[in-house]
Amino acid sequence: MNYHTRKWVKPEDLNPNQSLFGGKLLQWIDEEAALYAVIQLENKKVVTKYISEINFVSSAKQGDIIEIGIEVSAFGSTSLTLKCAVRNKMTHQTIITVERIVMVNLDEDGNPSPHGKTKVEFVKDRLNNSL
Ligand SMILES: CCCCCCCCCCCCCCCC(=O)SCCNC(=O)CCNC(=O)[C@H](O)C(C)(C)COP(=O)(O)OP(=O)(O)OC[C@H]1O[C@@H](n2cnc3c(N)ncnc32)[C@H](O)[C@@H]1OP(=O)(O)O
Repeated sequence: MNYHTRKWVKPEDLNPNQSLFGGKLLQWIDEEAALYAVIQLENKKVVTKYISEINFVSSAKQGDIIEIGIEVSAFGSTSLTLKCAVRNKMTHQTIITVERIVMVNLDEDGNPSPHGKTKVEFVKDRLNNSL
């Protein structure tokens, strides 16, 4: 699992229990998964198709730094299946896990389109290969 993104839990991110609002966390996860898929599939037209069971393991509070991890579970024909975990940056305590997030690659008309990818690629390698 690679943890790419850090977030700082601010007052506006809290629920009435003064812990991190679950909906805010899911928004951050969806955005992270979409960005990851856009970069991997090299296509800006990617949508979230399916999010599996979500396990809120522990909570975060104001001032906590959290980090969002994503890894690829599977490359499909038009889809990319991701796994996600969010943890406290300082303690590494798990906050949430999402087993499966299915992102679908779309064509210009918004229909599923084969992405042709089979393995994780790194931008630095793409740049080196294009030299
Ligand atoms: C200039 C601008 C710069 C911007 C540059 C930066 C961008 C930075 C992004 C920021 C953030 C963006 C935000 C995006 C993230 C949202 O929020 S997207 C919004 C929410 N999602 C939607 O609106 C999607 C609505 N659903 C749909 O439109 C249609 O269901 C879809 C996605 C087109 C798929 O249609 P479908 O008929 O189900 O298609 P189908 O061919 O049957 O299946 C397609 C694939 O999905 C899989 N699948 C279908 N159903 C399921 C299921 N229930 N479970 C698992 N897999 C399934 C299939 O197995 C298939 O995969 P492959 O076998 O081909 O690999």
